[in-house]
Amino acid sequence: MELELRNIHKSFGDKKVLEGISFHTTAGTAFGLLGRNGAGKTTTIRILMDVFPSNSGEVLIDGKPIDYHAVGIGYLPEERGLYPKKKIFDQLIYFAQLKGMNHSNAAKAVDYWLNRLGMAEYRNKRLDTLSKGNQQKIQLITALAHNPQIVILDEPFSGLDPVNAMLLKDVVKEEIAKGKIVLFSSHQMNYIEEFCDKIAILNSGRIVLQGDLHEIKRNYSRDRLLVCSENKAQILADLGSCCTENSDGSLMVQMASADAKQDMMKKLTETYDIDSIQVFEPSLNDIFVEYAGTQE
Ligand SMILES: Nc1ncnc2c1ncn2[C@@H]1O[C@H](COP(=O)(O)OP(=O)(O)OP(=O)(O)O)[C@@H](O)[C@H]1O
Repeated sequence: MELELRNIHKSFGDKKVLEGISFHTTAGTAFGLLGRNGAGKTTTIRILMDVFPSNSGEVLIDGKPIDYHAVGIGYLPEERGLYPKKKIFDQLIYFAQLKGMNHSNAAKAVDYWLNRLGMAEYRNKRLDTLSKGNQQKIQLITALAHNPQIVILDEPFSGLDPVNAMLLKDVVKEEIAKGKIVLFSSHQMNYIEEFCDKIAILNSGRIVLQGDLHEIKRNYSRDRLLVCSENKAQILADLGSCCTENSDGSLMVQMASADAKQDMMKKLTETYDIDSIQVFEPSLNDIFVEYAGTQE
């Protein structure tokens, strides 16, 4: 199955919020939607989910307009939307039934997920008696219990302790392995790097960079070298402003262009006592700051 958003435009009044959003993603992969606050991620997700219509553009499944009765979507919103005073089991059943499950299947699925997420002991408790992180796990069950083909997770790791974050990572990996389309929206780049094969960076309602994350990194300008050496002070003095020291004690050597790589490596290894030398590959965080750092 392939999900495609094609040339989506959206305005609220005079304010243009999305200006031609297009991307596609396939079953069994995770897609990361990145962007600073207000870039348009939630608006994109809401249009994808048919919460409100776009002004123009299409949401397609396998090239045809999406049929919301036929395609299941599970959504973990950033803001929580559960009933604080209601019993957990009862409201999870209610939400699963809203997604079209009968009571018996809903009960089975809810119990499966309560167990899977280590929440079975809270089955008959009121939601507002749970900690923030545990409420987050209950909200996650509303996104997954009806076994949707498309799983949309907006900041899923916020508020989770490291043990619960690991549990959620396993769950996300299982959903990807089951052949779901997983769409991630997060500011936590480490999670995006861990799960997402493809990303799109939004800036002021436009996609400013998208593609395969490994290729994006590979194609990023390879004009810096990361160097570890005993002769640090000497290299810094000799190379001047081309060389800076990183916080971990390694050196960053900026070359005039990527073509200078071989010559610079040769010069460094021949002149100094070098422990290691490699082309610097940026983190997703570096790339994000470059593409989303300034909003138009
Ligand atoms: N219902 C609305 N009416 C008017 N403007 C809106 C509405 N919903 C969103 N916007 C505006 O659209 C822009 C994009 O908002 P959106 O919530 O999609 O951003 P986001 O990328 O999800 O941000 P965040 O990371 O903060 O959640 C913002 O400028 C916001 O103020």
